[in-house]
Amino acid sequence: MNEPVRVAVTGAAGQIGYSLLFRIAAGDMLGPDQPVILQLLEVTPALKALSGVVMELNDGAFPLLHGIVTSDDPKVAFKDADYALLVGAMPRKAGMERGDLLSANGGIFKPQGEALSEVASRNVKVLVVGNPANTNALIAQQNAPELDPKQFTAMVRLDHNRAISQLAAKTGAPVSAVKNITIWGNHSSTQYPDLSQATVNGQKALDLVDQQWYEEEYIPTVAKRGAAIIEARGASSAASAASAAIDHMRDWALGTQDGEWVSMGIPSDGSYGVPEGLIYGFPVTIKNGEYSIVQGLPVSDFSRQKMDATAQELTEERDAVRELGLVK
Ligand SMILES: NC(=O)C1=CN([C@@H]2O[C@H](COP(=O)(O)OP(=O)(O)OC[C@H]3O[C@@H](n4cnc5c(N)ncnc54)[C@H](O)[C@@H]3O)[C@@H](O)[C@H]2O)C=CC1
Ligand SMILES: O=C([O-])CC(=O)C(=O)O
Repeated sequence: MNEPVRVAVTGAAGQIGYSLLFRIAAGDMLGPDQPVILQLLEVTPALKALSGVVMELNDGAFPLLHGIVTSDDPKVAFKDADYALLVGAMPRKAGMERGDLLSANGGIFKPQGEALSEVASRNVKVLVVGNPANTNALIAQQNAPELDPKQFTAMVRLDHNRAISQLAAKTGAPVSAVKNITIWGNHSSTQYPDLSQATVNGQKALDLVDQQWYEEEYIPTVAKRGAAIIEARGASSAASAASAAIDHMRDWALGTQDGEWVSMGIPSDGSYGVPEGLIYGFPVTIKNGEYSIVQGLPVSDFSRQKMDATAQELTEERDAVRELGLVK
């Protein structure tokens, strides 16, 4: 058994938290040999509700759960954290785009970036889930001068998982047969779920479906799935978002399978002509806790236009938070 690691989760009393914490405690994120100490951050009015969640975590009698800390102070919740899942933010309601949340949520991520920079483990791996996730990750990153910018990532894994599931359903294959889908860009309706390199049971996905379905049904279904969930459930995705957060962190910590990649929102190094510094969804492989962008994939004119459109939206979001003084 390894020494326990510290996992900070913000917004821990919220709906994603309610799914996420139990899966982390069960070992789904870091494996069956890795004990965890949960460090849970909430706003002061939600601490009572959080105390109820803590009671339930204790009642789960999870063997891997070695301790729980709760606080309304980021410097307490992030102290020595090895992993930080920044979930706490205002979710969108029917009729809103995720960008509408920029000013409401931007103010949360600056102090959290500062606190991570000050007190977290020097190797902390940060995942931003709270929307607009890419730009919130940028805000936290830009306010964490003592950490490596690569330590800040945003979640596009839910989109990636949705893209797998939709393709599996269309082709009648199990989800495990689908490989190498990429979500490029923003976790928003401009994202580009790219099937050009995807395979289903080793066959090229685009040989199995027609282009019209791909362009007119598949891409919008994946990109607008969050809104469809809000419409149906009356609340935004929670259990599937928690599951995607587990997948993102598990792969980052434990690595990807040989010959396969996953999608992560990471700081662009200029690869594929994406403006440097934007937190943008890329195909990545992961080894020894380090992610690398999959290089050398062909980019068609169709892909180029989609990849540029979502980069453009992220550039506009960055400009908007710059105006608010949240990033340089
Ligand atoms: N990247 C992705 O794929 C997805 C992102 N989301 C986003 O995740 C976020 C959380 O969603 P839910 O759990 O459904 O919302 P929720 O409203 O149920 O929970 C959010 C929690 O965050 C807390 N919170 C607010 N400000 C905080 C702060 N400064 N520090 C700590 N905690 C704070 C609130 O008190 C609340 O308990 C939303 O922004 C939502 O849009 C949701 C689904 C998918
Ligand atoms: O759509 C929303 O606002 C919640 C979310 O990010 C998603 O389900 O992808």
